[in-house]
Amino acid sequence: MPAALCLSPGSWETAAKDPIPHSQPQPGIMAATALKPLIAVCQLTSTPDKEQNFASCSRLIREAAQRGACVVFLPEAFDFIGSDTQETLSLAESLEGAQIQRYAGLARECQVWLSLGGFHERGEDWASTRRIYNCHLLLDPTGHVVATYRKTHLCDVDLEGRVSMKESNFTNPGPEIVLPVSTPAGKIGLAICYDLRFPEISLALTQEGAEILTYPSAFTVTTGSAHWEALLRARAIETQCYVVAAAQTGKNHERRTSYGHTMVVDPWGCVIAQCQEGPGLCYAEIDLGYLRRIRQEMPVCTHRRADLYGRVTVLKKPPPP
Ligand SMILES: O=C(O)CNC(=O)[C@H](CS)NC(=O)CCC(=O)C(=O)O
Repeated sequence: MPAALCLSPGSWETAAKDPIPHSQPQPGIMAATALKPLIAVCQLTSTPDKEQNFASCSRLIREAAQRGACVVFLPEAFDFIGSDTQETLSLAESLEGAQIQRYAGLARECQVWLSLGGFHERGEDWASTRRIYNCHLLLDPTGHVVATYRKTHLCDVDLEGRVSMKESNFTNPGPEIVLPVSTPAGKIGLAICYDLRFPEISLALTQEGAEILTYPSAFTVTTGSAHWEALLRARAIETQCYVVAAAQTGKNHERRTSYGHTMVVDPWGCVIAQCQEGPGLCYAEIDLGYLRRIRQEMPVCTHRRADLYGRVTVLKKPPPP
């Protein structure tokens, strides 16, 4: 069950009692009964065991689809969390590999959109770099990959005696921000985990039309307990977007524990759904009418002083020569 931690007028209702037949959209009926699209956000404890992780993910995706969710969000490293760099590199696959094929099959079978937030991808430069990309994929209900965003801010952090991460040791930084994608729940902007600390990317995506920002994550317990909720709520308040953050939770291997607290924040900054500890799901309804009302009543985006500090936008890189 979703936990409604804070009520915001008109935005929250307990998840749909009757599943929405989203596989056959019926706009007339949707409008008449004012059903809002339902999303499902998954919390996982990925381990180095890819088969087991896939079994956990597919169970949650099927459950979400049965409940009527139209988009299902998985956290960073939904495919696996390796116990060391060597293992991570050896378990990584290309987007053409068996893993993504299986998820495409699931999207088709369940007729849902899938946000696969943080796939360990062997990119086209694998042979020369021997480094992977941290790739967030969006699949439509035909199993087609409609967007790929490769994590642009890599987590190289060393908090003495507590946290030591050097993602750039085994990961290439992504080359670009990706334009938001229209889905039945709204326009989704893609980011990953540590990107959450950089408001520029959330502003750039919002300026390009995003209504839902996604931060699939695997936060550490130390940084998560200090920063996670504050950062997610700040991004939602600043951008007046829904913020969806699927997370890793619990013990991933001997030396790794993740913070959890998968949550959905509405554009007013209220936490409208959150997972408890352990693997599971939470659900939220997306109310774009509510989002528009907030943006109309408090039009922060028209109050920007670009003349004082410039404007962030999604820069389109020229194709390589
Ligand atoms: O490498 C994998 O397999 C999965 N990826 C991760 O765990 C990533 C990179 S090491 N973790 C983070 O970005 C944590 C960020 C964080 O905790 C913070 O910003 O405070």
